[in-house]
Order: sequence, then C-alpha cells, then structure tokens
Amino acid sequence: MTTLHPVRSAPPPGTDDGLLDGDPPSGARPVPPGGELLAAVLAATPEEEQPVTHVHHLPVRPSRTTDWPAWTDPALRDRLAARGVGAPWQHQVAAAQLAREGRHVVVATGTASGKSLAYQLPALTTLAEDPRACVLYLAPTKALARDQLASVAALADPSVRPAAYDGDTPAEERDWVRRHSRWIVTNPDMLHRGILPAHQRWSSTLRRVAYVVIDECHAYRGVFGSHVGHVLRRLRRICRRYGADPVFVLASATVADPAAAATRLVGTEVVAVTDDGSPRPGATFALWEPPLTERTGEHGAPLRRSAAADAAGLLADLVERGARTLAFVRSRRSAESVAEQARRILADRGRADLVRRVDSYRGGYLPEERRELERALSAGDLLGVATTNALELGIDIAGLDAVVLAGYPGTLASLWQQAGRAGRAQRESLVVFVARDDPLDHYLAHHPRAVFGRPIEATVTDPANPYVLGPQLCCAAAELPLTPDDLADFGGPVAEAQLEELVAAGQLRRRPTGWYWAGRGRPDVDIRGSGDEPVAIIEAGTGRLLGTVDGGAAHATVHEGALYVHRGDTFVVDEYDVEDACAVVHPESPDWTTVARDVTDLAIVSIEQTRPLGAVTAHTGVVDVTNQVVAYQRRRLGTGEVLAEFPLVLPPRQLRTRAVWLTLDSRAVQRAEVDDAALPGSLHAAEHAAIGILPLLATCDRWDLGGLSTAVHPDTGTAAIFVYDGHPGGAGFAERGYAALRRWLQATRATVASCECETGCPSCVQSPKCGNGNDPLDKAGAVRVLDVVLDELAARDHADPDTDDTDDRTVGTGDGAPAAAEPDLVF
Ligand SMILES: Nc1ncnc2c1ncn2[C@@H]1O[C@H](COP(=O)(O)OP(=O)(O)OP(=O)(O)O)[C@@H](O)[C@H]1O
Repeated sequence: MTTLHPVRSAPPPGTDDGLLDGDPPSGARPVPPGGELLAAVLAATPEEEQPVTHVHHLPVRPSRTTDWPAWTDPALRDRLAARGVGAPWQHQVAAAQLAREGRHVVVATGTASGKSLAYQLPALTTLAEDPRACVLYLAPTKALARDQLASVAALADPSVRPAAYDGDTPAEERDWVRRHSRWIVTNPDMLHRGILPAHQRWSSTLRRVAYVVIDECHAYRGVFGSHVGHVLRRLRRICRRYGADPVFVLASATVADPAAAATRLVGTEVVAVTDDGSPRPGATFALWEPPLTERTGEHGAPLRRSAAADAAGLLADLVERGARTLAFVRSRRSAESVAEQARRILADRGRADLVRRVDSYRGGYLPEERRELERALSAGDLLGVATTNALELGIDIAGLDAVVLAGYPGTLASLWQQAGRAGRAQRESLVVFVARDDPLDHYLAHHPRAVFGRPIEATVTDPANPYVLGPQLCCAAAELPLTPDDLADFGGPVAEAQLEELVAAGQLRRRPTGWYWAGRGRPDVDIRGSGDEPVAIIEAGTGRLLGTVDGGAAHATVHEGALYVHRGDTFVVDEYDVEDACAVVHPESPDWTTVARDVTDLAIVSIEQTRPLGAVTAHTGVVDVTNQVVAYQRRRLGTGEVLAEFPLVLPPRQLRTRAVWLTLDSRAVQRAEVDDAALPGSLHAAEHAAIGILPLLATCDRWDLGGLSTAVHPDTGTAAIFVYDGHPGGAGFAERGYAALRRWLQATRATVASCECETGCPSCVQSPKCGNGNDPLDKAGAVRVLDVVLDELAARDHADPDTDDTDDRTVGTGDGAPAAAEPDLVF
C-alpha cells in the first residue's frame, strides 16, 4: 500500500515547542486551546500544501435561563435540580409552554441544547397531574431510544414505568408494556407494523395519549420520511377515533425552515422554537482541503490526498499534543484504517506510549460498549478514537479537545452534531472539517458561509408520492375504513384520485360508509424500501442470510464481482440471481472497491411546473427512466484509481420518478459559446456538478439522485439537463432543486469555477457513479453554460422579485470571499 501520509512521518517541528514533548500525554500539562492546536498542526505541514482554506472562531455563548413555568410539577423540578439543572434555558420554556397550551411544536436548537427537557417538562408534568395520561416517544434509532429511556426513567415518577416497545422487546414483555407503561419508547416502524394495525388491542393506551414526541425528526426524509409522514397521519386519525388529540413535540438539530418541515411531516400546523438559550463553548473551526497529488484517476484527472489519510495525520498530531480527539469517518472499515494509520504514525515517531491510546469504534451499538468508550475517553485512557457516525447520536461524549470530520457527513445537522462533541466551558476546542475529493466537500471547504451561515438544507419529504400514498392509504383503510372526512389529512384531491385507482385495481372497495381494504391479510408495506422486491444477500459456505439490499439498487450494488459492505465487513459477490432476487457472496477484503457503469434513457411523461427564463426554461414533472447496468470498474481504495473494467449482462430497469430539468435553446447555446463538439461534455459536466451540490439544499445523498444530459433530447428538441430522484415516484429532492434553482446553480457554478484542476476532477465535474465513465466532460464549457442559465435566472428574478429563490445571502456566488458579518450559529 502507498504511504498515505508521508509528510507527517517525521517528528513535526511543533513538538519542539515544549508543549507536551516528553510529558505524560494527558493530565500533567494543559492541552492548548483550539487555535494553538491548529497552529501547531499546521507548523508540521509542508508550506506548499496550505490545506486550511478558512478558520472560523465560534465565541463562547453564555446561557440564557428563565424561571420554571408555574405549572411545572414540583417533584420533577426537584429531580432536575438534583441532576444539576437549576433553571431552564429560555428555549426550553418557550417550547414547553407552547406544548402545554396544546400547540404542536418543533424545538430546532443545537446539539446538546437540552431539547429533551423541552418535551419532558410538559409531558412529565401532565403524567404527574393525570395518572391515566401517557406519552408515545418515537426515535429513529434503537440506540437513541434506549438512551432516552434511561434519561426519562431517572426523571419520572415511578408510576410512569417508561418502557421500550420495539423489535427487541421480547414477546412476553410486550403485553406488560401495553398495559402498564405510560411512556412508551418506540419507532415509526413499530407504529406502522405493530401498534396501528392492532389498534383495538392498543385502544386503552391510544385514547390516553397526551403527547407524541418525535426526536431527531430530521432523520425522517426522502421516501422513508414520506412514509413516516403518513404513519403519523394514521396515528392521529386512530387517536381521534378513540377520542384523543395528542400534542406533537418534535426535536431536531437545526435544518432550514423547521416549522415547514415539521408541518409537512405531521400533517398539521407545527410552530418552531429556534432561539437557542443554551451555553456554547468556544471553538476554532478550520476547513481543510487535502492537496492535489501526483496520482491520477479517470482520464488522467489529478486526485487529492484522501480525507482519511489527512484525518489519520491530524488524529496522530492531536493525540501527540495530549488532545482528546474524535475523528468521524464514513465507514467502519475507514474507522479501523484511520486508527491504524494514526497508530503507525505515532509508532514511527517513537511514541509507542501513545499507540495503545488510539482506537477505533467498531463494536456493535450496545449501550455498554458506548458507556465504556465514554468512560475511557473521559478518564483519558483513550486519547484518540476514529469512529463512524454511530457515535453521533445518543452518546454523552462532550467536552473533547478536538474533533476531526473526515468528509461531509451528509447533512449540516450531522456536521454540527459531530462538531458539537468538542468544547469545554472554560477553553476553546478545535474542529477540523477535512474535505473529501467530491464537489460538495470542495464547495464547503471554499464557501464558509454555507457551513457557518443560516442553514440552507431542508428536510425534504413528499407525502403525495403515489408510490407512498397508495400503499399508505391501503394501510389506513385496513386499520379503519377511510371516510371522505379523513382525506384532507392525506392530501385531499390527490388522495381521492389515488383512492379511485386503488378501487379500480381491486385493492380497496368503495361502500356508502367509506373505502375498505379489499385485499387478503394486511397490506405489506416496507416503509424503508423503495417498493421493489428486496434482494437477499447470502454467504456462500455458511448459507447465512447477511441482509437484504433494496431491489432498486441491487443491479448496481450486488452484481457479480461487486464489493458488498455489510456492517463494516466486506464481501465479494460470486453470483447475482435476478429472478430469485438473491446474491451469493464470500468474505474478502481486497484493496479495491467496485463502481457500476450504466446507460440511461429518459422520457418525459408529464410537465408539472414550468419557468420560462428566456433562452432557457426550467421544468419539473414526471419522467420514465430506463437504466441498464452494463459493466463495472474496480477502483483502488483510497485513491480511486481505476484498476480494471468488466462487462455485465443485466436486464434494464424502469423507474417512474420526478425530475427537474433545464432546456437550452440554440440562442442559449450560442451565448455560452460552446460548439457542437463541446456541447455534450459541457452539459454533462454541469449535470454532474449539479448532482454533487443538490444535497446541500435538500437532505439527500448524491446516490439518491440520477441525471441525464443531452445535446438534443427527443422530447424537447433542445439541449437539456435532467436531474431526477432515484426512487419510484420521487422523493422531493428534484422539486427542492427547482424551488431553490438559483442558489443551487450558483453553488454548482462556483464549485466548478473554483476548482484548481485544469480539465475536471472528482472535486468538481467527475462523478463516482457516472454511467459513461465520465466521458465526455468539458469543465470550461460547463461554467459558460451555467453562466447563461444564471444570467437568465437573475434577469427573471429581477423582473419578478417574488420568486421563492431570490435569497442568495447564505450561499455566495463562489468567486468572492464570504461576507464579513457571519450570523451567529447554533453549535
Ligand atoms: N437548563 C439546563 N441547565 C443545565 N443543564 C441542562 C439544562 N437542560 C439540559 N441540560 C443538560 O444538557 C445536556 C444535553 O441535554 P440533551 O441531551 O437533552 O440535549 P439535546 O439537545 O437533546 O442533545 P442532542 O443534540 O445530542 O440530541 C444534558 O446533560 C442535560 O442534563
């Protein structure tokens, strides 16, 4: 393997500053504050590299407390005081008061801002006042659910008997939970499969539900989020039927427009509390981009040093200075390799004493393991841990000296969640975001306002998606016949049209009293799947079922020869049987990964919205995408270097979904000064970069999106760039791109224009999942095409300032430095 971090194999000059050299690694001398830690790390970096693109200082923010509301249960207040909560923070009382008054509320404040107390205060007070009342608490992960259970158990009156009701609850306990618990910790899956279909059995609980708590509600997004939205509508309907009208309290780390996102999720008006009154420790926050290297990837594109390699170097440097550091990486395998590389660097520097104090977090997600890690880190036994985002939620590690983020974790909420692990009250900490070789990471490294400004990513759901709505209406009808009065909650006319289709398909029956489920048994709806039949992954030799992959993604991920990662372990696919929907794999850890190659065709089915901009027109609508995986490449881990390509024979797949697209007539093409030869590559490059950037505005991953560009599309007769949702029926991402078109394309243009490569690289216009092997791509042409589109958008917005997309204060145009005044942040 190549030496991934050559510059740091020698002792850094920074260790001569006498800070900790030769000292016991922790305890004896204080760890320097974040700014000094950064300076020391940078002193060890070759001058020509200059990886730091921006340094942001987050000042200490003092807390703002207020009085307990008069209605607070005195016993609860005493228990809180005993746990060190002397007075509530202002946002906690603001949210609690709204909930107490019966308003649905979302608390959208920062990490560790005490969001739990905002719902515990009204909910536990009501439980104390009314011995029959109960609470349903929903969490997106079982680990978080178990943690919350412990926290409520410590605060609640013993009569509350908090208990979990999820897939891990033994059958013999389930009855007990239903009968006795007044704080039931569960998840949307259990609500969907276990509680709502058996609502008669649950009726005595459901008629007493006073509050429904939806923690970490930003986790409910895309198709899954749209399903959860309907599960919550079903819950409200059933509760109403039993005479209950629970108050919904949602909690989330900050996302754009939390009130609108929460309202869409719950299906009724939700107000937001966002003014964070909790204290924030200070931090130095550096944006870091690894330099381009001599190595080349597809079409000779220069490759950057990997984020994991730089993260390992930083981890070693920081540990050497005694700083307790967490490095967040993207996969479990990467966690192990980053910890290993950091240990090697320390060993090379003769710091054998520190080697054993660096580890990776690779265990399951058991509470005991997390507690042990917390203990070892806070006791200083461990100084450096490389971890996946498994440690992001539901763990009480705070007060670290430094956090390194190797790559953008996908959402700003996650970024702040991870960054928030650093910081102590008295001293500022260090956070380093290390960009990966990818357009979004590159953009963030060069546009601090996108990180430190107002949040711009929105939690996108689309409850009107017919592939979600149809099955959900079936579930609702199977629970209780649907009546015309119910329809408003499920989308009104859209739901009515869907019901007609379901009746025509024989799934529902229309009777004078409503719509009835006509199928056998219960509707079988997987709220986490795409609707395609899942593909079973079977281990050769043992016959063990390792898991399943979504049918929609299977051709690209478990084709013969594919590298398949399951819970951090790697396997290679021996055989993929499309008919039987199963793939046989064997364990193997090669030093390569695989990427599928495909060809795509797209036909426009219907246009829903059109924005004529002159020579350019923007649209959204429904499209049919035909996709066929035709080959795959092996790429070297870490560098992305293409090692080999193999053909595949797989049937095409059809996807009806939603898209956003731009058409450019000949005037636009002329103005962009791209000739016939350059046009396909210019459009293709713009499409790739746009796909790379959309997750900045919509909480999705670039793998949730697809794209197609062409010099002449048969349905439009013009040059066109399409970006579509990679899920049947759409997930709302393309619509979000349409709504934020200008900001999206400004950021796209800035990413391409500011990348220092000459003709395109993975940080700007190359895509890791391009079906055409990133050919053709014309970086310069892409910038000119985007300029023409942006000119037209600017002219249009000037003429019609009411469009929803005129606010570009947060995302700069990319060429200039960020504005001097950056708004205060939730941290
Ligand atoms: N008013 C308060 N005064 C002092 N400490 C508080 C107060 N409210 C909450 N805390 C403490 O702050 C810590 C974080 O609280 P909590 O876990 O509820 O935050 P959170 O916002 O839910 O965090 P996360 O973002 O990780 O979900 C806990 O240790 C809690 O006891």
